[in-house]
Amino acid sequence: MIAAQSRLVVAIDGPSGSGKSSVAKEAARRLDAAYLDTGAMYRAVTWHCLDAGTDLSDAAAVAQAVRDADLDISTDPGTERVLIHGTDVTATIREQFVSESVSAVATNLEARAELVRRQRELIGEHARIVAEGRDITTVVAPDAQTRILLTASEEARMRRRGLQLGQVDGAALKRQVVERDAKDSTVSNFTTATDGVYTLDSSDLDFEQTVEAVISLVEAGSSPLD
Ligand SMILES: Nc1ncnc2c1ncn2[C@@H]1O[C@H](COP(=O)(O)OP(=O)(O)O)[C@@H](O)[C@H]1O
Ligand SMILES: Nc1ccn([C@H]2C[C@H](O)[C@@H](COP(=O)(O)OP(=O)(O)O)O2)c(=O)n1
Repeated sequence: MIAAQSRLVVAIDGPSGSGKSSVAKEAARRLDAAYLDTGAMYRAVTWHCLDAGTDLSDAAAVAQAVRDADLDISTDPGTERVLIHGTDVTATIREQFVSESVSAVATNLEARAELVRRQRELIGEHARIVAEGRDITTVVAPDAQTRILLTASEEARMRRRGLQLGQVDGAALKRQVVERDAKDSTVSNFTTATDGVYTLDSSDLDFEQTVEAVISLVEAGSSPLD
């Protein structure tokens, strides 16, 4: 068992639909830890740019809008809440218009630098935290005790996302999963595990088995090199 008081940072990366958010959130609950959804931060600042009428092809304007964004995200795994300048955007940032624009912001290197800085700050505020995204194991928290690359086959990821979203046509689903990953891959490596990162393939695991596998990795120790 893990002592409830010890310092713990768990970093989880992976492609769209691999199960990062749902699995990391449940693992955080069971580990009595905070939870940071960094994808929600990228989504929130994207909403902010769209709301402010920022031209997403203007890299300098996007970077400035991100630096100016007053972003407040809950790190309680039991409370999903994201505020931008006091506006609750928790549900809106999951909508298709945000999903289809988010890579334009996530591939902006200055915007990334700003969000990485804020993510490190949030992680530092908690004694125990599970953080998930695309660059947590490599850039945001490479010193985390447990680093996991959560993968699943493209087929499994498309199926899961389709079930989650309900009525979405095949082309839109492909844009949201495969094409978005291709764009996001240009700035982060979330397809191959770097040294010290466990690869957990969830293609043939159900949700509960995947959560249990994450908890086992955390309990087993710090890195596959130990
Ligand atoms: N191992 C799994 N087996 C089956 N479904 C899963 C599994 N892991 C997650 N899911 C489901 O797949 C969907 C996508 O998961 P999500 O956590 O949103 O992925 P990501 O954050 O990587 O995009 C959710 O509905 C989730 O409940
Ligand atoms: N650490 C992160 C987290 C997310 N992103 C990008 C990649 C995605 O296109 C968006 C949204 O991430 P999110 O995890 O919500 O994506 P999913 O829809 O769950 O696949 O942000 C990133 O570049 N770096």
